[in-house]
Amino acid sequence: MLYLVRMDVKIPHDLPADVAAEIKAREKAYSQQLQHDGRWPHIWRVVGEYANYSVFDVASNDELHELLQGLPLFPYMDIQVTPLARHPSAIA
Ligand SMILES: O=C(O)C[C@H]1C=CC(=O)O1
Repeated sequence: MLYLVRMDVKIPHDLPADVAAEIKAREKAYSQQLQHDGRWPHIWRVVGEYANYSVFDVASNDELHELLQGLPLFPYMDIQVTPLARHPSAIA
């Protein structure tokens, strides 16, 4: 199942820079692991915003929820999820 996910990152200004850097490093490793295993096939920066649009390819709502909850930046993000269905005009 495919899901379009928008993540808006809102790190509090009073979070110490070294703590924020450590969380971002863990986030990058977590994200790249999921990209390598195929469950996070797309991640795109939203131009001019600390936000991304991503596509996840997972088996269920529950699996997606687990993955999103595991994001090190999860406490500092607003997340919107849009489930995707095949378009009848799609050729691929
Ligand atoms: O920078 C972001 O958009 C937030 C987050 C999502 C993956 C990642 O490495 O960072």
